[in-house]
Amino acid sequence: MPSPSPRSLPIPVSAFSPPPLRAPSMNGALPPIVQEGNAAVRRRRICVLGSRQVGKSALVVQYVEHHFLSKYYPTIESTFHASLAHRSQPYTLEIVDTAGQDEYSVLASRYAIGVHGFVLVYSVASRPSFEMIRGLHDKIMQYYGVRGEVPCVIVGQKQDLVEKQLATRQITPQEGQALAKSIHAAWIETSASSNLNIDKVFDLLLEEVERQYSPTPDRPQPGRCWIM
Ligand SMILES: Nc1nc2c(ncn2[C@@H]2O[C@H](COP(=O)(O)OP(=O)(O)OP(=O)(O)O)[C@@H](O)[C@H]2O)c(=O)[nH]1
Repeated sequence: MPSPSPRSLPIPVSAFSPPPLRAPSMNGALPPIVQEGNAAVRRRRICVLGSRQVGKSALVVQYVEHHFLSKYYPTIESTFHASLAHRSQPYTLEIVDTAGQDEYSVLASRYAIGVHGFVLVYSVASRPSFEMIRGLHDKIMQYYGVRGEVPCVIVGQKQDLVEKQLATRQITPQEGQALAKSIHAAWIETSASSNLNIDKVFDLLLEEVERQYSPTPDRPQPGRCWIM
């Protein structure tokens, strides 16, 4: 894995002090948003979770560094920083790319507590990776409490494989959308290889994060699925 680099602005790592940790027993509440330094910039911590080899690292590297990781190197853990404007609001993101999980993996508390939003990745060509998503969401909810809604985007990766008929589609868009609806998440299909919808993953997630943290009557309910 190449060393992470900022997307546009150089951001000191120290700028990303996490939101205060919240004990798992404090059900129902999301971590507080902490504004530090330049109050105009909102800092958000994002965790990318999913089975092995679904393309988590490729997705994050395409977003942050604008190139495709064509070789597979198993991830241990990598943190990337990105700057962007969303709805004219500047953000800095700390994106944690995790090692692929399986059904027996224990979700480390650092991947849940103090995280503002989650990208849950499956491959559209792998049903087992899709079936992992609900379990991962359950594990997140063990930290956040069953009453809460946690900002999540479900991502069906490797769309190019089915588009180019290099693999059989195992998950339809309708299945992806239905799962997302059932866990109050957004949903989108992407390809890191052809750079399809990669930026939209993070736009959708910021919509979810801001909707959770600051719901207001004038804020439109986000479109939760991206129509392809
Ligand atoms: N065709 C295609 N291949 C992809 C895509 N994204 C990733 N890959 C390939 O799939 C393999 C795994 O990609 P990674 O990004 O390393 O997967 P990961 O989920 O981070 O894997 P772990 O480190 O095991 O968690 C690599 O060979 C990538 O080149 C994609 O959008 N399309």
